[in-house]
Amino acid sequence: MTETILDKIKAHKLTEIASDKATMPLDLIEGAARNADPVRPFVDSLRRAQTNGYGLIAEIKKASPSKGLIRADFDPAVLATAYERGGATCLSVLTDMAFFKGAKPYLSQARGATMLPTLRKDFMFDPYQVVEARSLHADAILLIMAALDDGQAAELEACAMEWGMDVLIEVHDRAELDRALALKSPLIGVNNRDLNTFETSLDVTRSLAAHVPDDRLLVSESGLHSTEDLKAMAEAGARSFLIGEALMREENVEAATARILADPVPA
Ligand SMILES: O=P(O)(O)OC[C@@H](O)[C@@H](O)c1c[nH]c2ccccc12
Repeated sequence: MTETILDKIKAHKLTEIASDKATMPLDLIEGAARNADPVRPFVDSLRRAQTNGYGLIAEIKKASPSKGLIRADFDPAVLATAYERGGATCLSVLTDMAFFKGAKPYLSQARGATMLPTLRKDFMFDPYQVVEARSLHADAILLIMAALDDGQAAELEACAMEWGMDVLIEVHDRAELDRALALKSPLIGVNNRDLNTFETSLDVTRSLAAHVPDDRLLVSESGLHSTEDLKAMAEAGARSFLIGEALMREENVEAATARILADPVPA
């Protein structure tokens, strides 16, 4: 089988984790995590936002493997403040350097400039990265079912929960959704983008939303560009959204954020 981008990212991540562990041992990371800012409520904030509008996880993303450079003028603290003023509920910050031109310090910079609960957006394979997320003051982590087996996902989730963080479980098809529903986290992200082919279609949310039980919180992720897109996804059953590119390409991020959130479909 040919190597997909997800295979490439995973191979690179594993070498990165090994070298991080060698330079910064786990006990040091744990010490920093114990001294981190108290956790902010990620899932509860989305739930509250959804009761009279949309929940928005606004993403700080400089580049991606499919789009290349998305935003040149890039200051995580400035962008985070614009998102907060525009009405975002939570932040997502890419910390992966090799494929997304992110960086670990971007997370604490963005979160520190706002009051918003913040997700570490990265490819998580090792509990070390989960503790590291908390040491950077993350309030939530992402787990990508396409990249993990059930045992790994459960272990990483347990570690996040032990540190008080919420977990966004990302799925792209029915089989991944069923595996995600066997985990504990109530937060399910349906990625409209296939991480292997980069093909993006809002039909992914349309077809999976009905299979997400009412006691879970559904987030539609990727490829959302307008308030009409959010409306269409709300009609399919998603009231929370993860948006990066469409907002990152705007000169006035605050105004664009407010605009996309205007006119929510009543819950
Ligand atoms: O920029 P977009 O199309 O609005 O997508 C945001 C977010 O959903 C996307 O960045 C993403 C979703 N899952 C991921 C996993 C890894 C890296 C990135 C992602």
